[in-house]
Amino acid sequence: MRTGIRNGLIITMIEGEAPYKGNILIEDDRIVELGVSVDISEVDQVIEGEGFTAMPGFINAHQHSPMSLLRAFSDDMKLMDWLDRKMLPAEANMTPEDIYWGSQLAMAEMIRSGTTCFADMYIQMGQIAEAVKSVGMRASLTRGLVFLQDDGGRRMSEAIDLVERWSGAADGRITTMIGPHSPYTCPPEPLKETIAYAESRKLPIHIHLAETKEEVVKIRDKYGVTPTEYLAHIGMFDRAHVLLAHAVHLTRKDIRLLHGMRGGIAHNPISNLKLGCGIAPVAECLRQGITVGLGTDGAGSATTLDMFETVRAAAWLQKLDYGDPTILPASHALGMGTLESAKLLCLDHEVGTLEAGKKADLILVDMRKPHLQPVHNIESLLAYAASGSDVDTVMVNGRLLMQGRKLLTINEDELYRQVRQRAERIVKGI
Ligand SMILES: CSC[C@H]1O[C@@H](n2cnc3c(O)ncnc32)[C@H](O)[C@@H]1O
Ligand SMILES: [Zn+2]
Repeated sequence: MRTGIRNGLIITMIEGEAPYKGNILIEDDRIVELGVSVDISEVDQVIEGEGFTAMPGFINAHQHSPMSLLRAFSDDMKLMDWLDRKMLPAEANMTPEDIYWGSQLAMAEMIRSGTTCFADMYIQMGQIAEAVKSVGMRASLTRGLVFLQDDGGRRMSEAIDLVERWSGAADGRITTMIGPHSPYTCPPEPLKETIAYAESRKLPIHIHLAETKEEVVKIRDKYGVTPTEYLAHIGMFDRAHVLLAHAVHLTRKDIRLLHGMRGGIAHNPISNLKLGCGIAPVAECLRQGITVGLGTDGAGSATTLDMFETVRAAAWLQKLDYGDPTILPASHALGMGTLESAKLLCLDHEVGTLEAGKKADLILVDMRKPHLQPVHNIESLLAYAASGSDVDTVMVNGRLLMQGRKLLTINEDELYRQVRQRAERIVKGI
């Protein structure tokens, strides 16, 4: 199958490459060629790009997709309270089918707002994998591991089962990681076990880190170190590629410890803002050469999964925090939501930029809107003015998932019918 995108404004997100108007030639799942005079006269389908900007799809580097069922269920609470009193009891009521439909709800929202790939940490991951397979998105899936009570190894065997059954599945769109949930839910022994397994299988690790001040106090009281030192002393950063979600409360010494690590930080500015967690030291981490990508966290905390809003919040928070509007420019913030996130998921050789040879994971943004005209600087418009509802077309692995804002792989009427009744049952009595 050969697809041509004609005469769009192309923003490749390759460093140093300026936006230009041109064509994109896609064959099956990959971009073959893109440029001003690429011949698309002999393709099977032509997509008109005039009036649209073509860019790589966003990569949401930290998510709990079924939590979309818990959107706006319990807001304005402290994180630990919110987790213990609201989220965990609701999650205990979720059936495998709830997980399937909840993650499909998240995928509908992600596609509608221009996300093509996401990293997900949750429970019953086989259901999420089935939903990813059917919807057509790309995802890196992780079974979240909380080791506070002995479960006879059940959670770890579920994590291993996910890796064995689903790594490389769905035409290679699904990859997997190992997910010890956080320093405060993972004592040293089981944590070491997860690191050894990740190292033996060459798998990345996905873990929450230093999200709240309470976490820092808890870990200091228990182990006498910061959460980052706790992971470093156990050897995590020497032995695996690590995706650190949040990393809000880092000392200077912590940042030095992360320097040179494989992987980096998934910054979740909207979740951090809403839960009052603090402002992550993103600019300082970038200065130290640490990769920083972007995520939303689950809709249970972030409320929405729109990566345009996330890019904007990330840039504005750093400008405010440092009192310096130059600290995180629009182009870098956009890059954090695309290529930098791809690096965290170990997928930067395949996605994150528009390049010949890479997978055809891209979006078309409709520029024929008052807030997106005139086009003095496309990166500024995308970072500071665009929102998810401006996305017209979404393609993953060369397959259209949305065109003209119509979802092509999800039956939305059925989806909303399913989630309404399921959400009501899940939260009853909580
Ligand atoms: C065991 S699967 C993942 C687990 O994480 C919980 N969760 C959701 N948001 C957050 C957050 O911001 N910090 C820590 N943990 C979070 C989710 O409810 C699942 O239980
Ligand atoms: Zn999270």
